[in-house]
Amino acid sequence: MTVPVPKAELHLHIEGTLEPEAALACAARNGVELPFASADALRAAYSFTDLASFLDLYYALMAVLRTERDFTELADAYLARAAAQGVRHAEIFFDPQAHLARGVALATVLDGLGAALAAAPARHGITTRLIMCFLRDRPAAEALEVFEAARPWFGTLVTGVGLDSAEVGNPPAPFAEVFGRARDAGLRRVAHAGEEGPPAYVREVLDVLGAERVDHGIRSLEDPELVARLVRERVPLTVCPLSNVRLRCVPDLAAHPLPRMLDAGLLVTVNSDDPSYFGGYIEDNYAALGLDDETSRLLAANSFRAAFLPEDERAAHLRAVAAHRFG
Ligand SMILES: Nc1ncnc2[nH]cnc12
Ligand SMILES: [Zn+2]
Repeated sequence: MTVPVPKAELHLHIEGTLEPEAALACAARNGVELPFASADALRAAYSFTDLASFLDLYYALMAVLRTERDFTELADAYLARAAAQGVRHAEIFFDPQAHLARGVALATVLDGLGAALAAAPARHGITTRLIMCFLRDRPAAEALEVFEAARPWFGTLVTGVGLDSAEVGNPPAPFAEVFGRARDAGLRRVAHAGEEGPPAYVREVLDVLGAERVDHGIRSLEDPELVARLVRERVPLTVCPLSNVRLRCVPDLAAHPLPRMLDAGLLVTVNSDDPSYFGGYIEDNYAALGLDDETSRLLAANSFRAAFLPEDERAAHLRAVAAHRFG
C-alpha cells in the first residue's frame, strides 16, 4: 500500500464532510425527519448543476446537526479520514450562521467542534485551525453580529475568518467592516473568490477584505494582470478539483486549470472543499489529477507554505515532504 504524502488541508467545510450514513444516524438520534429513506437515496441526490444546487442540499442536510456531540462526531470522523490520507494539519471552515438560523447556539457548535479539534493531535496526529465563515448571500450586518458573538473563542479556538456561500451577484465589498474587525482582533483572513464569480471578485477580496489566501480563485486565469499580481505577491490559492467538476465550474478533470495555474507560477494547493458531496477526500483530489510524484510533492509543500503555521512547524513539515518516498 502506498503511503500518502504528508500534507495540509486548507479548504474544508466541516459541514461538507457529513456522510450520508452519518446524516441518517444523526437524524434518527435527534428525531429529525429527512426526505430520504436510505443512504443510497441520499447519495443519489448528490447530482449538482452548479454551486446553488449544491448549497440547497448542503444547508438542508445540516438540519440533522443539533447537539455538541453531533459536531464533535462530525469533526472527529473528518479528522480520521484526513489522517488516513496524509493530512498532518487542517484549517477547517464552519458556517455559524447556518446553525444559528436553525436555532442551534454558537456555543453548541464551537464547544462540539472544539472537543474534536483539541483531541486531534493525540488521536489523529493532526494540528488544526478553525476558520469562521460568513455567508455572503446574507446581510453584512448579520456577519457583524455573529463576529461579535464569537469573540469569547477568538485566539483560543477561532483563529480566522472566511467568506463563502453563493458567489455570483454577492461581491465581497460589503464585508469590509467585519474583515477589518477580524484583522484588528488578530485573526487571519481568507475568502472564496473566482469559483463561479469573476476575477474582479478576486481583486476585491485582496484589496477590500485584506484576504491572505483566496479559496478557489480558478477564474483568475481569465485575467493575466491579476495572475501576475498573485504570483508576485505569492498569494496562495486553495483549489478543489473534484468540487470544480461536480459543481460544473470546469467541464471535466482533463480540462481542470490546475496544471496551467502551476505553469503560471501560482502558489496553488489542492483541497477537498465538501468531500462527502463531491466524491472524495484530499488524497482522492490529488489522485484524480493524475499527477506525477514531483508535482504531488510540490503541491504538498505548497500546502504547508500557505498554512497559518509557526515557522518552526512549517519547516518540520516541509522536511517531511522533501523526505517522502512515493511507493
Ligand atoms: N464550494 C463552496 N463555495 C462556496 N460556498 C461553499 N460552502 C460550502 N462549500 C462551498
Ligand atoms: Zn469552499
